[in-house]
Amino acid sequence: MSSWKPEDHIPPQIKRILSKRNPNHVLAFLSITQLLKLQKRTGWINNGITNAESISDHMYRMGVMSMLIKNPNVNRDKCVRISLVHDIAESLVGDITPMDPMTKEEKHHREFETVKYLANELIKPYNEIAAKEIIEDWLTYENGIGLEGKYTKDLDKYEMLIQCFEYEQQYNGEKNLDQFYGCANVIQTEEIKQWTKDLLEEREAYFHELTKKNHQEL
Ligand SMILES: Nc1nc2c(ncn2[C@H]2C[C@H](O)[C@@H](COP(=O)(O)O)O2)c(=O)[nH]1
Ligand SMILES: [Mn+2]
Repeated sequence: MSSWKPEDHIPPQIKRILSKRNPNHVLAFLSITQLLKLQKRTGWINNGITNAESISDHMYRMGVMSMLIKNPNVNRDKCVRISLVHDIAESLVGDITPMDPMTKEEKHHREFETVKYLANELIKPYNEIAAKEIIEDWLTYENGIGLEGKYTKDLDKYEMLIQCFEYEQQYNGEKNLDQFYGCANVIQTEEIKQWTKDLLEEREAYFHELTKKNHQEL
């Protein structure tokens, strides 16, 4: 594993908070979460989306989606929590795409080190229970544990697909984002498979109408 350390990637203004005699750990942690609001998702930036969503935008809608789950066996509140922390390590690690050269092992190492740092160094001094829960929720997602792990993995992909379709419409079908739709095939739960099927039908109808309109204008 690399010698990559989360503390080496903390912005100076947050390091200043942590360097005080009695550091305000809550403020430092919440200031780090601001980086999720500022960082735009790499997959969209790489495809020239100018008003790309942030990492926290993505996690927010996943949280809202979690509330809609109908399967009574799923702990929806846990899915909301998992959604809100599943990409929290990207605050310091950055948003790595499947196209990036970084190995899955190195990505996991950096993200897990960051989650442990945030929980044990910044949250635990204020709330030990919250620190433990955040590590547990993150590992539930990372390892796809139980229904909540499986559902949130699916929602991660489904949220990206909705956003992708929204960008295709924003660019009037002129930007090719086909590559993102491959992830539809790895959605596992029946409920989110149905959501995805419905979305793909909407997308098919959109492009059918667009083609018809373009032909009429020829
Ligand atoms: N260019 C592509 N980028 C992709 C694809 N699948 C995911 N991504 C991007 C989306 C995010 O920016 C990042 C990872 O997202 P997480 O929610 O897993 O952190 O990778 C793809 O097929 N093509
Ligand atoms: Mn995600």
